[in-house]
Amino acid sequence: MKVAVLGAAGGIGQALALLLKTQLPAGSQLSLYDIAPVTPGVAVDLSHIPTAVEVKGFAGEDPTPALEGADVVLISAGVARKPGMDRSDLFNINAGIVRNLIEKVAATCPKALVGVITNPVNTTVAIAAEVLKKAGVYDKNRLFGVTTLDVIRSETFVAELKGLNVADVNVNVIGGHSGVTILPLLSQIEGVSFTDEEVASLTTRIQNAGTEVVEAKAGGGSATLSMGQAACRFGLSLVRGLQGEENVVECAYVDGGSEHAEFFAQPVVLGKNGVEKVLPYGEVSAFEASARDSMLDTLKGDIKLGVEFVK
Ligand SMILES: NC(=O)c1ccc[n+]([C@@H]2O[C@H](COP(=O)([O-])OP(=O)(O)OC[C@H]3O[C@@H](n4cnc5c(N)ncnc54)[C@H](O)[C@@H]3O)[C@@H](O)[C@H]2O)c1
Ligand SMILES: O=C(O)C[C@H](O)C(=O)O
Repeated sequence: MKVAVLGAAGGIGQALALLLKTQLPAGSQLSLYDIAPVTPGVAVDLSHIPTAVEVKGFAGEDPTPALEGADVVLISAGVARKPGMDRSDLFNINAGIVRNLIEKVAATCPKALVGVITNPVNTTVAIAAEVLKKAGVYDKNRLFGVTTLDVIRSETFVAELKGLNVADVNVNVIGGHSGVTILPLLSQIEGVSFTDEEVASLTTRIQNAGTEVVEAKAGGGSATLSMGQAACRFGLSLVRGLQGEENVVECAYVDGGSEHAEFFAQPVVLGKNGVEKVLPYGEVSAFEASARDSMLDTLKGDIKLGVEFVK
């Protein structure tokens, strides 16, 4: 199994690479790429950790050598937010970065499962899809916007609020990955009840959790360590699905035939070809139904921006 990380010298990339080096199945290859010249050094550094995962690092303008034979590609290349910025403010720089990297994916490893972390995810995934379509290699089951950070945040915050063991808390988060498009389905959590005030404040906290980190880092970037963990969880789930494990379920932002939007985050079963099945997200409360319906204009606008960028 070969996993490539693009943006591997960055805050997320290095945390993710460390976790993958220690958690990928024995015999895997980890391929690290970034424009930063330090990247081969990051790989040498990681290669001294005694696990049966081979690490190689590549720097420079062309990611092709890092992508050859990749089964999974995780993309965190791009710029991160500073206080006062919205994720959509990253579009001008990150749209072109994602487009260029996906062109190389299309040419080099078109069958790879691709997880896009780079913001604004609602838009960069649409860009990736259009580039893959243009290249004639689009398979909607192989492209994912990584929204796992919203899931692990929801699980953490719910466990803290209710005094639960976080390992027992599972939360589906649907929609997209920014502001009001992030919708945790708190009403579905088994054995937990919330007051209306708790639902409103917890939902807002989960939607603004990225900003919470951006402000706390005071100009030093956005979430990197929690995102490294989230991306590792998602990447390992892709690998487990590819290896034929059954019932691997994650929420992800996919082109899954949603009635709501062309791309929509919801639970999916992962398998040997990526998305094996898109699962219904189940019953929602009146609060959640209203939040879902009122996010759709924003989400569809974000998607349209990505489609138009490539066309
Ligand atoms: N999906 C999510 O939940 C989520 C969570 C956190 C951050 N993010 C996003 O992830 C992205 C990366 O965040 P970070 O904190 O790691 O940023 P960072 O600045 O620490 O790292 C980004 C890396 O990308 C590299 N890079 C830039 N252009 C490149 C290119 N063309 N090819 C290869 N590498 C390139 C840079 O050299 C740098 O090492 C940001 O867009 C951020 O908003 C997404
Ligand atoms: O908030 C950001 O800009 C980064 C990321 O999307 C997050 O949710 O932490």
